[in-house]
Amino acid sequence: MPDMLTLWTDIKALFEENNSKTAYATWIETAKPIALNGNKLTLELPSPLHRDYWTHQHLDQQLVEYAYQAAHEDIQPVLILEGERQQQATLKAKTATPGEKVTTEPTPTFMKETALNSRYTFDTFVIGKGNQMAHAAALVVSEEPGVMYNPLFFYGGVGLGKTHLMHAIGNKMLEDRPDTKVKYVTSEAFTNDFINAIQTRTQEQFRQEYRNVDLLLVDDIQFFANKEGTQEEFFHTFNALYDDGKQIVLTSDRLPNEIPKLQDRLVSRFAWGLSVDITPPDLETRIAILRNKADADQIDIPDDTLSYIAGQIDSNVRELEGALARVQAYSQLMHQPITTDLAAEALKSLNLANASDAVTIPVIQDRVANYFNVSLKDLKGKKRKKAIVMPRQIAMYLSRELTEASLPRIGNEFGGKDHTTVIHAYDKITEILKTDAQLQKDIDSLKDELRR
Ligand SMILES: Nc1ncnc2c1ncn2[C@@H]1O[C@H](COP(=O)(O)OP(=O)(O)OP(=O)(O)O)[C@@H](O)[C@H]1O
Repeated sequence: MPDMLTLWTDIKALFEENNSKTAYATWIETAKPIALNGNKLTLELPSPLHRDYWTHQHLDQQLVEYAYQAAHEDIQPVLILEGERQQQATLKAKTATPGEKVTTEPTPTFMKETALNSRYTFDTFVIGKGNQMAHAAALVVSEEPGVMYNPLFFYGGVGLGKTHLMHAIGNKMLEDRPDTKVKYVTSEAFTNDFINAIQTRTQEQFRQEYRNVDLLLVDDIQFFANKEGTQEEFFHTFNALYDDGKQIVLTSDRLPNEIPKLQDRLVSRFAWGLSVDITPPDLETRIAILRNKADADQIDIPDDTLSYIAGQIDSNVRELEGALARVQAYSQLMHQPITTDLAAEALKSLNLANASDAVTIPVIQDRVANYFNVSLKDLKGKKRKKAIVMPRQIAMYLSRELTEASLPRIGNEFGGKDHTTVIHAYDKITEILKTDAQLQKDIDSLKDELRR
């Protein structure tokens, strides 16, 4: 990403080329670049009339094209007026530590709404084998925050209810004690707030906002990987809250010690409390989740149709909910009640769409085995010979890169290996790829072959 002024100069040149002199002078030269924050370029315009013109005449869309032309970046313009400037934090294109990027819009004050989703409660959470323990721990924490399990750490694949449980704790605490201070952030939002605080010299305010809460919920902390400055700050936030007996709840797609470059002192602190994993729901739980959702959304759907859908989608709950929504939309579109036949029809196009362009794990295994001349049995087996281990790790890497499969599922397809083995393989290949030209070639040609 070029710096803001270079980018703006390049964009302006393209506007100049493609507009009359007067138009350019009136609309473009009067715009002032204020901040480049992640991919958001904030422009200050002199009057509401200017802003109307920009949007009605699609100058903002032109800007997106020109930015792409000039810098190959997907820039999103944010148009503000002169008076609004004070409310926006003035940002310099500076980062906290190398490699850390601001990815969302700056927030001059850090304490946003608690932003808890009111739908994510204990009442709407269906308990099954894979999440039973996580649910129980969440309930305990919501009733006695800061006492039993601190921090509480949920880990597991995508869309399995980690965020839901986390919000449920917050919602319950607020219900029981409305004056409780709850803060929910994703690890990325934490990072952004922190960088913003440095840039606007409001670190003290940042600390106050984060350390003055009764419950801090930080989602997806795997994105703290490699972010040293943020980790340092989070370490202090954690200590301050912990020492005060305040509850901390964290989620991640993997265990702390599997997060690359997560400081040891954080890893060990996260282990002070309780870590619980959430695994994919079994069929009964999936049916119960669908029944709950259908009732909540007042969707009229027979039990056998729910079982059918639950049988089709076994990876994660988000996809399960997506399938139900799809069936409902299809029934509305066709003006027909929901039946199993209709559900099959609605999901068929989904499966077809997937089948035609998606690569599957067995196909990847087959091609990789061929490519490296090892047997499929060995590829999925346990032999530790280098000539087999490497292709196996490459196949796992490609499965993660090219399919939507969850880590546990990939592990499962490789002879029932643990998801941590898949993470290890993925990280290892990623690391070697940085320096090994031959491996890069191998992976590229495998990818080409698989996409054909
Ligand atoms: N046991 C459950 N009962 C009811 N709904 C569930 C359950 N598990 C997950 N869901 C729903 O599935 C969707 C995805 O869950 P959620 O966002 O909590 O997943 P996640 O584990 O945090 O995933 P990610 O890692 O992608 O953030 C949400 O709409 C959530 O309400």
